[in-house]
Amino acid sequence: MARSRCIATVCLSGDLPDKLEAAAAVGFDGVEIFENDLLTFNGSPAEIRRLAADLGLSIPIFQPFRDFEAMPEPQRARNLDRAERKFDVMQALGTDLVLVCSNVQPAAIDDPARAAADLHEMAERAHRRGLRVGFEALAWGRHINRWRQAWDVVQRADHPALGLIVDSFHTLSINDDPAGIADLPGEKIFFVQLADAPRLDMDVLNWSRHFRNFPGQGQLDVAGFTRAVLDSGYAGPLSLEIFNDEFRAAPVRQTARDGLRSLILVESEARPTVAASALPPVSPCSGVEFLEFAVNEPVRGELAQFLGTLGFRLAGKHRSKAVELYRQGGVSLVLNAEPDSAAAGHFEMHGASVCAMALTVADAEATLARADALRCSTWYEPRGEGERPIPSLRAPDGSLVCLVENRPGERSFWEDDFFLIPGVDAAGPGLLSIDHVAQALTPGQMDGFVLFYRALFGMEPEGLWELPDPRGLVRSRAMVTPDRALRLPLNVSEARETATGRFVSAVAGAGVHHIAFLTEDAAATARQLAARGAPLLPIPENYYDDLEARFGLEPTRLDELKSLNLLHDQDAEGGVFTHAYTASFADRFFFEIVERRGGYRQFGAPNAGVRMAAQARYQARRQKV
Ligand SMILES: O=C(O)c1ccc(O)c(O)c1
Ligand SMILES: [Mg+2]
Repeated sequence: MARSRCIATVCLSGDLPDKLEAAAAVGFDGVEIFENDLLTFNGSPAEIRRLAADLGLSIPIFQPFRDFEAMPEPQRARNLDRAERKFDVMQALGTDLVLVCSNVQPAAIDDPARAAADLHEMAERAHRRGLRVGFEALAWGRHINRWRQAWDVVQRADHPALGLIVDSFHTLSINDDPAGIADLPGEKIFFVQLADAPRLDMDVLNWSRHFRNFPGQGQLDVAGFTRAVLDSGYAGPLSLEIFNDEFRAAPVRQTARDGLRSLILVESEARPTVAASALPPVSPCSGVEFLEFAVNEPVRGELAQFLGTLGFRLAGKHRSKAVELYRQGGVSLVLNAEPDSAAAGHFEMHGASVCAMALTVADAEATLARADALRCSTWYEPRGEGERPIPSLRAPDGSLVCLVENRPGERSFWEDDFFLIPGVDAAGPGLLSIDHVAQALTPGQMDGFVLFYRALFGMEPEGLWELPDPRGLVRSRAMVTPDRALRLPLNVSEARETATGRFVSAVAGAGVHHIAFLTEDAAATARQLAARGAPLLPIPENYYDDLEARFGLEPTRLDELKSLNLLHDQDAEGGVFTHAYTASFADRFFFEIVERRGGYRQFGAPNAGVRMAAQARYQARRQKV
């Protein structure tokens, strides 16, 4: 039988019934009942037991029971009475296991023998009622804060109804080594909790209470931890236990679905060769095949005109739909005005915006199988006679990620689906390919997107940038494939008036915020775009004074950058980045041209503040006229 997958109610927003319904709806097997969720629920534990049973959910554990072991009298006796009361609750809930987390009280006695004696007594009382006790070391426990110390106490207590509980966060957050867990007798591990987190330089309690996230969303080696646990022979559930301020505010089903996806992913990373946990492999992705814009007829004309100033030309018309292809170099942009299509639905909801991103993958079927295993929903657009099916996945915001296989030498899907206009690729201002596609997300969506791109396409998150917009902070994290063929910066802002905040309110949700095109020579390209009337974003003088001060650029080069509104960045290894931005289309998305020299890998984050200030000015001026 497959291993049971569980989630602690503390991970999810809403009241206790909301949490149980969401956990069941997305496919969890069981829920850890977090005591606070029960205390605030206006109904009996027996009702929760019934609700869970009706939903097909088990309740493997009730938690936490705090500050128990090694207390002086009279607290010791009082704690044992308190335990009996909680055993009553557990029996009403129909669960047989309670989590005792290590004592944080200053009054706790630093004596493992006393801790063992107390836990023995509690386990004996539990045992008489057919219940069990699991002991977990909190990373900030007063005297017991490592799994090995908790294990030492469990061994000393030596009671069949007492076992160890391990939690990846408590071990990995303090850089403790989980490897030894593999050598424990698996049946003495009573429960396993998994959580990831971004690496943050702060006290571990606040880090744990506010910033945990699902495995694969942070920077801890949760897969390595899980491997050690499974190597012990542990056969119980794997359960998510996340304390996260954003999760507490997020739509509950979305969080639950991300949680299940993370658990499936981490199991497969821990045990890639075990059939029960293996996933179809990631199919390599070699880049963006095309981007599709949802438009209506008037917007199509305006956007086509805008793209024309960037040197894009009409390169094809769809055989059966109101869909046009615009091309330059290796860049394909599709404008979809077909009524009764996914694009039309997207346009109704979001207005002019990117409704689909098509990725070139080696094996679309394998990607679909992986998506299915990771509980991603899929979509096939209705198609005409002889047209090729393009399978698609739904990203966490509901937009489509289409999967295209392009095998050299074989007929491309463009030829199948479009009347192509020959000779368009030849001339132009030099845009070669899509360098990156940046998305603006609503607050709380970052972790879900990171997990989606990691799980489906094997992309890894890069470092977090905090970018200063004149109206607030924008946080940015790029997802990249290992070979960097696909780069997707993700931006999020709590502030409504930042470039990111304005985007998500204008478009009513997440979406593609800008598209960067690669050129061999940004100056030559910018010159041609200016000549075509492309609305390049003006950059202030002060920026160039500072560039000169920082990098000591040649005066002729500096003048060239200044005259073309080009931005400059360089890295410590001598890589150079030259880029420019357009104003946005209808206050929505915008374009960037980029030139990378000498292995420059980043996205010019030091210039983002200048860009966002220029956009804010540009927008303010438009509002005045
Ligand atoms: O933050 C806490 O107090 C807490 C409680 C119970 C747990 O299992 C845990 O990992 C942390
Ligand atoms: Mg825990």
